[in-house]
Amino acid sequence: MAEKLTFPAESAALLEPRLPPKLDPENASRSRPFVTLTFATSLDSSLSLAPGVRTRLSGPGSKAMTHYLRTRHAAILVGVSTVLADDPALNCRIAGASHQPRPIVIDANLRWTPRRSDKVFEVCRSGAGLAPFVLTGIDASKLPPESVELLHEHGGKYIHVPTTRSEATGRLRFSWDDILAALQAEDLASVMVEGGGQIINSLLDPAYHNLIDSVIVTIAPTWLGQGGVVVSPDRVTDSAGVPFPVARLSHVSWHPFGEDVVLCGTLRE
Ligand SMILES: NC(=O)C1=CN([C@@H]2O[C@H](COP(=O)(O)OP(=O)(O)OC[C@H]3O[C@@H](n4cnc5c(N)ncnc54)[C@H](O)[C@@H]3O)[C@@H](O)[C@H]2O)C=CC1
Ligand SMILES: Nc1nc(O)c(N)c(N[C@@H]2O[C@H](COP(=O)(O)O)[C@@H](O)[C@H]2O)n1
Repeated sequence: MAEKLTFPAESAALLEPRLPPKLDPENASRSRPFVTLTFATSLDSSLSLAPGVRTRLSGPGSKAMTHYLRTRHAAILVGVSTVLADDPALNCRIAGASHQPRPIVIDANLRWTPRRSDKVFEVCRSGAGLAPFVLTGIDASKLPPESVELLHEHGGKYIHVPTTRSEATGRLRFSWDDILAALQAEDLASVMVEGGGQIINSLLDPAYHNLIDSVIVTIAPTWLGQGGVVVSPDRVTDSAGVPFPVARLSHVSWHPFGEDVVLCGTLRE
C-alpha cells in the first residue's frame, strides 16, 4: 500500500513566506524559475553515510515537510548519482496532493540508463508522479533509442543543455544559468534542488547565490561520521589568499519538526 503523509495547515503557514507563489501570476515577468535549495543533513553536514548509500535522516514530521515542498514546486531536481544511489520516486506522497513535481535529473555525461522497473517510472505508471526530464550534454543523435523511447512512453524526455568540460575531471558540466533557462523553456516556474552533494556544492558557488531564492534545510540530530557525502562548497579566498565564508543565510528562522529542526533563510539581499 502506498505511503500517505500528512502535513498540518499550521506548519504549511509557517513555510508560506519561503515558497514560490501558489498561482504564479508573476511568472510571466520572471526570467527564470524560483529556486529553493533544500536537503536533509546530519550534524556533521553529511547527506548520506557514503556515496551511493541511501540514508534516512528526516523523521516523519520533516519528511512530510519535504513532501509538502514537493507539491509546492513545479519541479524537483537531483544529480545523476542520487538517482543511481537511491532509485528515488521523486513524487509527493501527501494524501490528496493536487500537484506532482516534474523530476529533473542532471546527467550531463549520460550515466543513467533508465529502466522500466525504476521507481520514478513505477509511480508514473500508477498515476502518482511524473516522468523525469533528463538534462544532458550528449547530442540527440547519440542518445540510446531504448532510453529515449522509455522516457517518451512515460511522458518524460531528454533535454540538451550547453556544456563546458571540467579541467579537473574532463567531464561535461552545465552552468546553473543554462539549467534554469532549460527549465524556464519548459514553463517550469519553480524548482526545488534536493541534492546530492556535488549538485548542492556547485549551486553554492558564489557566482550563483543570486539564483537561489530560498534555502530550507532539515537538520537531524545525528552524526554520520567521516566518509559521508558532505555539503561543503569550494573555499573562497580574497586577493591575499585569505579564506572567508562562502555564504551566510539571512532572514533566518528555525522550526522544530519532531526531533529535527528545519532552518529557513535566503542568500538574496
Ligand atoms: N539527505 C538528503 O537530503 C539527500 C541525500 N542525497 C544523497 O547524496 C548522495 C549523492 O550525492 P553525490 O554523490 O554528491 O552526487 P549528486 O547527486 O550530486 O550527483 C553528482 C553528479 O552530478 C553531476 N553534476 C554536479 N553538478 C553539475 C553541474 N553543474 N553540471 C553538470 N553535472 C553536474 C556530477 O558531474 C556528477 O555526475 C546519495 O548518497 C544520496 O543518497 C541526495 C539528495 C538529497
Ligand atoms: N528530505 C530528505 N530526508 C532524507 O532523510 C533523505 N534521505 C532525503 N533524500 C532525498 O529524497 C530522495 C528519495 O526520495 P523518495 O522518497 O524515493 O521519493 C533521495 O533520492 C534524496 O534526493 N531527503
